[in-house]
Amino acid sequence: MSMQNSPYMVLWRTVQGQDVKDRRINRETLRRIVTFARPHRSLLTVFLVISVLTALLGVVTPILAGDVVNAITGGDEVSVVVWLAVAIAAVAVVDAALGILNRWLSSRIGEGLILDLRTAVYEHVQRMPIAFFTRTRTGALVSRLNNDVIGAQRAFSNTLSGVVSNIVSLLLTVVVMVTISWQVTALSMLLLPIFLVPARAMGGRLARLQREAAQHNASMSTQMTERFSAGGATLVKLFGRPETESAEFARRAGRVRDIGVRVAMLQTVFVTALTLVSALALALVYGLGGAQAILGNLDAGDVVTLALLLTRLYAPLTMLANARMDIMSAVVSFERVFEILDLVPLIQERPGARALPPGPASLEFDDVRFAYPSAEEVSLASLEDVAVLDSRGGEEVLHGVSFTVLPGQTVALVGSSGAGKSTIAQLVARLYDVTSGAVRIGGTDVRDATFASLRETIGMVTQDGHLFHESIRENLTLVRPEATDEQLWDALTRARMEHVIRALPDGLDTVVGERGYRLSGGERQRLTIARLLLAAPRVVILDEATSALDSTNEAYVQAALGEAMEGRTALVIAHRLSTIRSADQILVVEGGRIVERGRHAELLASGGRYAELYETQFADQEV
Ligand SMILES: Nc1ncnc2c1ncn2[C@@H]1O[C@H](COP(=O)(O)OP(=O)(O)OP(=O)(O)O)[C@@H](O)[C@H]1O
Repeated sequence: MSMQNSPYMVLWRTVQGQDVKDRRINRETLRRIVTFARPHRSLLTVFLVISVLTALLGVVTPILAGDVVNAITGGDEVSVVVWLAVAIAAVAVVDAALGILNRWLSSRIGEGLILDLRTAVYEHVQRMPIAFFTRTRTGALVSRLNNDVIGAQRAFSNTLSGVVSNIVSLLLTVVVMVTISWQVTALSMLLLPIFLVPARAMGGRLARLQREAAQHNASMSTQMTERFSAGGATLVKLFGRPETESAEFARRAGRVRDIGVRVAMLQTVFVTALTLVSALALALVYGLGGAQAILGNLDAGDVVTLALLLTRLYAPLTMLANARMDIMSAVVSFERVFEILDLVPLIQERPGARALPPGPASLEFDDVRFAYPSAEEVSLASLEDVAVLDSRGGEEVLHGVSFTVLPGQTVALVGSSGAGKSTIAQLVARLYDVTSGAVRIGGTDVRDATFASLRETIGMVTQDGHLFHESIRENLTLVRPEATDEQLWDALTRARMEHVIRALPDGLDTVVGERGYRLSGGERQRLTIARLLLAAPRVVILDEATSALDSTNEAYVQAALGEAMEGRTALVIAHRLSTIRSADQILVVEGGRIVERGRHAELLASGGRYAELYETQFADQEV
């Protein structure tokens, strides 16, 4: 019995198929699956031909074995038996060779398909706008890349060859059996429904149990990742109820244990039943066929052939009975992958986009109105873990914002929380597109510029500057892969970080980020400033940290920011009086509008909104 048709494989398929019983196959999806399979078509053809050959060989051995028995009972010459034995051996050798070849082919095709799908999805996801990532659950996305891609691959390496070779094998087996004795064949097949009906019902139960176990496992790992992170553990220690949490965890783990036992038992029952039914059918063949042979209606060899063929009948029949569901579950995996590939990135490079003009760059907002895109425009319900996506478009958060930052000037944005300052900053780097109006750099609308030139021209430092869990060197060279150590140290010196990095045991090779070496808030921001200095963009957007830093750190950050703004066109979301004072222009943003603009002294003197803000936010920084 081949691997494909071992009782466990048959069981696995029965269970896999149950989830998708009621789905229908969509023609368009099939067409696209074929498109993905096309590059592998020559390998696929060889693979299918070999699958058919293997099925053919499977019928030959029982026939030869029958001939051996007939030669013995018929009193043939010894040489006949010897040649038959040689033929049986030859079939076995060829079968083994084909088996290995087929495994190689199926893994080449399967793994090739995984590669194609994975790279396609990865590349596509990278092109998605920020709005997509702010909504999507990362776990759901990663699982799409891992599990569904593998599910889709299974369609080719298992299901396709399984269906083809099982149909051929079944047809041949039945034809040969019927030719020998249709009565025995019919009777032995009568037992099949007795097995198939409960087997399908059991498949459903197994699928339900396994789904429940998967849910418990998922919630246990969510609980663990949330509670066992530094932040989560602190919260539990301070305010949590550790006993209740342990009890809940134990309840879930206990249910997983119970399901584990049930599943093991159900599986055993299934496999035993399959083995038992074919053993019973075998007894029937021996009894009925043997009686016929004694009565002279059959040869002894025919009985042997029938018995051997019978063992090849049940597994393919069970597999084919579940084939529709089998194919469906593969198609569903494909659909889930296609669902991601079909998301059109909201922000794309225009055909014919050009590089921003060289030289000093001005930044201009021209009557910009903006509303955040709705969930429906940017994401998928299945990736947000919600049933239906929010179709409401966001409310307009910028209502006609206009200003200009001349080349080399610094403009400070101030305003209360939620006024729209970060939104303005994000529009410059085209993390979002304006709803109406335009954002221009050096006179070119950012929507007409190439992504590469936007990346090159604009540098942004956010409050919580993200660092990858990699070495300091890798985090820095992200923006300039060819940078020399000398250039790295120069950037670090200007960002007032040199002495910090020099003091680290591994220097530039110290791993920082998520779980690496802990940098303080101020150090972190200076490191992201060093990254910006290395990139040397012409336009910088800075979001000053609101968090209070001690005076030394504060002075360092201030100096680093000064370096970052020096000689560049700068837009700063300012929280520090010193930045605001030295700005060429201050824009006071409230409720998505610029309500006042001017320099510090004149705005203060006019006694408007800026004067209020100064009193509440900045006056205490006055030394
Ligand atoms: N991703 C988003 N999707 C929908 N609405 C958003 C999103 N981000 C911000 N908003 C909304 O846009 C408005 C402006 O927010 P923004 O973050 O630009 O304010 P801000 O002035 O930078 O505030 P803060 O100083 O607190 O950072 C707020 O009403 C906010 O709720």
